[in-house]
Amino acid sequence: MADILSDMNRHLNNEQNIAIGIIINTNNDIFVAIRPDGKSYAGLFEFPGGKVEADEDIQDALRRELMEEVGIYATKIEDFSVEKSVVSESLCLILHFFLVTAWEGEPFGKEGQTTQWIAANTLIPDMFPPANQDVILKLQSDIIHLNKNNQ
Ligand SMILES: Nc1nc2c([nH]c(=O)n2[C@H]2C[C@H](O)[C@@H](COP(=O)(O)OP(=O)(O)OP(=O)(O)O)O2)c(=O)[nH]1
Ligand SMILES: [Mg+2]
Repeated sequence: MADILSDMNRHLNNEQNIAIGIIINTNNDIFVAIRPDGKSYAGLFEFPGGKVEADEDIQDALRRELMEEVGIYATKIEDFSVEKSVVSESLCLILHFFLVTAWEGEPFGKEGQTTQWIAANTLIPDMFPPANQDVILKLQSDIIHLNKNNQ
């Protein structure tokens, strides 16, 4: 019994935090990359980001990933949403999405990945991994409300 419980615990605890940056400019364009061959969700769009290391602060992880992957230093980061993605019985991703609204440098595909700025309201949720889909709908709805309030 104890063995079964400890086994269950190990599985339940197998969560991996992921820090993800939605880089948005003042025109409401979003910086996206295409996930390369050989990675999970290859060929789909992603927002830059990656795995949080043990004992690393999530926003520090985001700053590190953004520097490694797209060559920017993020200076303004806001919480946006947290999503769970169950990969298998023994792995669950906790995806921490942040808005990145100010940065130093100009983002580019530093690891050779294809990148693009896309108007937020034209992003197609189906072209991203499943965990991103609600995030994109929320982003688009927030932007519509923001624009209405500014009129
Ligand atoms: N970067 C990123 N990962 C995402 C998004 N949506 C989503 O489900 N994921 C998943 C895919 C991966 O299983 C996981 C972590 O992503 P990753 O492959 O970027 O991790 P990493 O940069 O640390 O890369 P690596 O060291 O494993 O090569 O999060 C997203 O928008 N951006
Ligand atoms: Mg990554």
